[in-house]
Amino acid sequence: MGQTEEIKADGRVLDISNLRYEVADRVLLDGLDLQVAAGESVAVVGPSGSGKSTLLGCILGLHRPHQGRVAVAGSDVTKMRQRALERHRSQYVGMVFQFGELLPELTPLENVALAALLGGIPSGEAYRRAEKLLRDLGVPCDSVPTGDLSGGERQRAAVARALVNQPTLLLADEPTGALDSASRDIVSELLFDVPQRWGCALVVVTHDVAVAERADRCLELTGASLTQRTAGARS
Ligand SMILES: Nc1ncnc2c1ncn2[C@@H]1O[C@H](COP(=O)(O)OP(=O)(O)OP(=O)(O)O)[C@@H](O)[C@H]1O
Repeated sequence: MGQTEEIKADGRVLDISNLRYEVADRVLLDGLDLQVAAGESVAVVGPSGSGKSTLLGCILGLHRPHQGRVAVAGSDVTKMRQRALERHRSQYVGMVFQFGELLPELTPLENVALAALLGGIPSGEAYRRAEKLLRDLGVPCDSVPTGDLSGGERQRAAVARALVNQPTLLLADEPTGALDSASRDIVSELLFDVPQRWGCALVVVTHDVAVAERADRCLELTGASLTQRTAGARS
């Protein structure tokens, strides 16, 4: 069975089981399980230093866990060699960071198209996709360098960049952390629209209660494992 068929068979885009990760003498993740289906959104909250970004790093294959399985789109990324991992990541995963991580001197169109080109999309198609996404998300395409955009526009451009390779799984680490409240609302609205509009799964790490409350499920990372948050609970 191919990867796409495996996703269709059980609906799971992300399937983490029994994950253990240690740093220095501390166990950050201990027997952690997490399943996320296509079209579903999950927020991960928890105290600073509890290991939320480390968890995203394990999903991206940047951190090698000491134990457990991290299946993304049906393949265990903990077992992959570097080249295969990079290919798999660019094919299936999009990532939005707190500070956008865009090149300020390039236009938004160039930033988004570049991600598509690096993902192996031919130039014409890369620019077409980039332009469509930016227009859909209400970001100027090429009238200004990315560095001159507002914080909210920059973050929407970062979402466009994360979506340009049509990922199966979208990850976001504190995507609204650097924004004012108006831009925060626009960006979180957009992020949580993604699973419905593009059908991918979304995992957001956040300290922002308003963002966490929009997710289908909110999980708290404490004591090195994930527990379901009750509605209305504050981080
Ligand atoms: N290579 C490393 N060596 C030692 N400690 C590390 C290493 N990498 C991460 N840590 C520690 O692991 C802990 C978890 O870090 P992580 O960034 O995952 O937390 P977080 O929950 O995302 O925090 P925040 O909410 O503040 O962003 C922190 O205490 C960090 O200092």
